[in-house]
Amino acid sequence: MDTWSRETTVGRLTMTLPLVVIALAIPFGVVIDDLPQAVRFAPFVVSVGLFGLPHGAVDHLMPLRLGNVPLKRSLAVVGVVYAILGGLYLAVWALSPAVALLAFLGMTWFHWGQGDAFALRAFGGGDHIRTRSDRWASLVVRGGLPMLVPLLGQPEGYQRVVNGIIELFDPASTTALSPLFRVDTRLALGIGFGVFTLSSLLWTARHVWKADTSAGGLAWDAVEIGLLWLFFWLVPPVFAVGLYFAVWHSVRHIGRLAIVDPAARQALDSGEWPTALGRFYRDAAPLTVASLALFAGLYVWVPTDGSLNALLAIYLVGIAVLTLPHVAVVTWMDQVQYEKSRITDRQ
Ligand SMILES: CC1=C(/C=C/C(C)=C/C=C/C(C)=C/C=O)C(C)(C)CCC1
Ligand SMILES: [Fe+2]
Repeated sequence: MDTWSRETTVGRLTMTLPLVVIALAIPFGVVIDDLPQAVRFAPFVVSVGLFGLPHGAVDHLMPLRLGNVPLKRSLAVVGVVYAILGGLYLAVWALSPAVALLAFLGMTWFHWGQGDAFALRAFGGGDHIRTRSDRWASLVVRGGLPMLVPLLGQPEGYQRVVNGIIELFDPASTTALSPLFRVDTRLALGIGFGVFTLSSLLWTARHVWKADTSAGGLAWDAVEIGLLWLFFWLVPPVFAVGLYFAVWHSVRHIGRLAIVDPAARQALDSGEWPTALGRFYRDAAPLTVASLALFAGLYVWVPTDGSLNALLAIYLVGIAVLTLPHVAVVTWMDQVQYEKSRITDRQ
């Protein structure tokens, strides 16, 4: 696997930048409840063009760049995967929104976890994450931070978003998920996840104790985890999850895309990050626009009251439908890229 240290341009852009933004947002986020709703929704609005939505809009080029598949086949294969998985999932939303919502939370947990576990390894000096079990432990912790911690610290805001999405399709179904927000459920989940977070750090720390690796990557991992716990606990969920999506998950995935684009990699290695970003946007523009057309279609199909809450709910359903096939593509990327890294691990 190609790796970059945190001192390189790629390392700074993918690891340090998200960390600094999230750290600075904690004090701001704590007082944001008193600010207008538009401010709390701003990160999600920004994510339409800045990193968020575009980060998945280059999936159609992955078989070409990572598997040496010809362009036409690459487009066709990814197009079919998107049409089948996205179409089926859209049907689940219409038939049983509570099930679809739970699946969305679980899928995002997995996907944001897999993204961060990869970034730690490739850009974060995380050579304490080397075996399959290390990777799974890291995935569960990293995905649980944005999906579970807001539920523990800010259940009302969380429930408002969840209900808003379900109500688009069937207002009566919201009660199906109410046990999730009970205090005893949250307490059990919180204790479980707290214990898991600490155990996973201890588990991966064994590589450092055995002196297989330096402590730098582990320390960085632990600092990020601590900061994200604080961030998601304290900051209102719509703002927190939106900001994380735009400047953390998506930025790290875009860095990962540069690994498989030799021209972007070269530009980044010589510090020319605007060139690399330009290439990314050129690749991502057509399908970002197509995604917006899909969202517009959803808006026409599903009746809403036109409020900001309803628009966010539509946007999230649209993202959900696109995320299932996106996860399929990224899981395939994991397989190919980790397979390559196993060869280097043995050396
Ligand atoms: C906004 C929001 C939520 C869900 C957001 C999700 C699930 C976003 C998924 C985005 C994806 C998968 C992007 C692609 O990578 C919660 C947690 C229900 C609670 C409160 C606010
Ligand atoms: Fe993603």
